Amino acid sequence: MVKVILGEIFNSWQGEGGSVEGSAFGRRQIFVRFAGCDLRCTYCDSRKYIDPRSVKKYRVEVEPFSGKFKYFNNPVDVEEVIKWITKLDTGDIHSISYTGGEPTLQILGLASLMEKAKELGYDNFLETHGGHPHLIKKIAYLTDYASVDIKDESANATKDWRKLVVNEIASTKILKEAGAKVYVKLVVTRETRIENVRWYAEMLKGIAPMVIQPKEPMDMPIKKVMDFYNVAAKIMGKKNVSLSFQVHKYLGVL
Ligand SMILES: C[S@@+](CC[C@H](N)C(=O)[O-])C[C@H]1O[C@@H](n2cnc3c(N)ncnc32)[C@H](O)[C@@H]1O
Ligand SMILES: Nc1nc2[nH]cc(C(=O)O)c2c(=O)[nH]1
Ligand code: SF4
Ligand SMILES: [Mg+2]
Repeated sequence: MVKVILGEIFNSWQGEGGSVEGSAFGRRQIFVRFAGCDLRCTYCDSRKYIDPRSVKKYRVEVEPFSGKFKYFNNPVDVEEVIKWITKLDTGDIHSISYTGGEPTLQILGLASLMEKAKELGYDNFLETHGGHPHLIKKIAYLTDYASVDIKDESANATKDWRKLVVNEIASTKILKEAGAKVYVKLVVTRETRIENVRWYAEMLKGIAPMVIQPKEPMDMPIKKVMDFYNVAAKIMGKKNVSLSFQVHKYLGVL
């Protein structure tokens, strides 16, 4: 039996992704948040799940939007996770979102979950930092939608950030070639440099659309965000860029 280490499972709606092709913004989803991540983005809002050894229990929001949780021991059988997915299904679920932490780091469990979800008729939405194309290759065929982060220099996610970006673009290509509806998400901060946005856009041109998502809590002028938008749209095409905000945070839901 394959086991996974999770942070939480909940039923909400996709609060990110803007309006580009492949976005599930505003769609109802069941989120499976994996524990563990090998990057350390300065802005990470899921930091408490980042070290899997410290995540002894996972939580389930049994009543959507209630903020009330039940806690269970990690690791958990994939079968048990599937049981939670079917239990949390409100009959209006667009897709299952696999997020984290970084879901691809538990690739066997992720693949098993995605397979079983597909057998049950669900579409699979992958939320990934895309840093490991060799792992993406193992689940690309099971992925219907994917949001691949482009980690800006200012995320300070890892030492060799340029190599990470190149890997993220390789992952995006793999997912696209496997038939997934894929977009990239660039989280921008007040330290984001416009010449870097130009570099990302040049590499992504013709591969996938991009959403530009200000780091939350927002501490940069919207004018700066729109300058990034302008540069990206002029390079990637006017229909291939969108803003994205973490709207669920404004509504105080998971
Ligand atoms: C927590 S991450 C988990 C998935 C994967 N590890 C990744 O980074 O893409 C989910 C999404 O939330 C975004 N995110 C995390 N913290 C954020 C923040 N403070 N402001 C805006 N976006 C944030 C990430 O960039 C990513 O797109
Ligand atoms: N509502 C909601 N939408 C989301 N989109 C991406 C999320 C994530 O943490 O992966 C997320 C999340 O945590 N909640
Ligand atoms: S890759 Fe995702 S989970 Fe990992 S630190 Fe960055 S935002 Fe957080
Ligand atoms: Mg989140």
